[in-house]
Amino acid sequence: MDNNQIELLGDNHVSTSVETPLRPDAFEKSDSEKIKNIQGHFSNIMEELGLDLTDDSLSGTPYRVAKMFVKELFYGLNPENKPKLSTFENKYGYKKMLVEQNITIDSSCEHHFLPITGIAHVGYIPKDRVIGLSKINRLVAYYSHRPQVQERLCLQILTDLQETLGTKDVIIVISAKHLCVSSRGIKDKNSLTTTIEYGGSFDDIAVRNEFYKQINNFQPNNLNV
Ligand SMILES: Nc1nc2c(ncn2[C@@H]2O[C@H](COP(=O)(O)OP(=O)(O)OP(=O)(O)O)[C@@H](O)[C@H]2O)c(=O)[nH]1
Ligand SMILES: [Zn+2]
Repeated sequence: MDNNQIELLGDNHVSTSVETPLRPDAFEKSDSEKIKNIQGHFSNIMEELGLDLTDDSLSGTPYRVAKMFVKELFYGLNPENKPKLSTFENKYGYKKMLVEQNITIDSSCEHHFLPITGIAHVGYIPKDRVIGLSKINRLVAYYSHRPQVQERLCLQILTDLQETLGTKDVIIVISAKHLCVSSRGIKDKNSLTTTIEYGGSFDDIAVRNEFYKQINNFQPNNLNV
């Protein structure tokens, strides 16, 4: 696709599925090979912008950016980095709603490679298995550390949790700020994007309302997103 086609496509780009679009050879190279190659590519970008890479402050930037992409911002592309989601038997028979709220979202927009920051709230109604609380936060972090669109991020977390927990009774709400909206383009500093995905019992508005009531009770004063 050339740049004119991208301009024409505008907002009409359709995502193919809930899966992140990856090349078949995505993990044939090692992380260190990728870092080395990206370092070279990023040097070229900086040079093209007219920056002097012999300057002390700039000389380490291509390596820093490459390492940051592979090991930090986008570690969630590699399934090897997926957290182990150990579940255990619901021995205590807790069958009501569990809410894990105010989970940090630190992600990146796949259209501009700019930050998406915000919070997520996850609720589920346990069946036979329950999950360690921190595993929910880890799963959110894992799927966030990819180039993302918020809708797909929300769906990836939902479908994974439904599978892991063996129940459709899961809900996720994400409210986030997109720097591509606040710091460039329209430059709207205040708008937030909220996505809500759910299944099973949460199709019932009364059950959803119970969840919304809970997350509204404990909103931090300053969302800091
Ligand atoms: N649906 C969705 N859109 C997103 C997300 N993150 C960024 N976008 C949008 O993706 C769109 C890309 O549109 P284009 O018109 O191709 O890009 P652009 O010219 O940079 O658009 P402007 O931001 O309007 O200047 C923009 O409207 C972004 O706001 C996201 O998580 N979900
Ligand atoms: Zn963007």
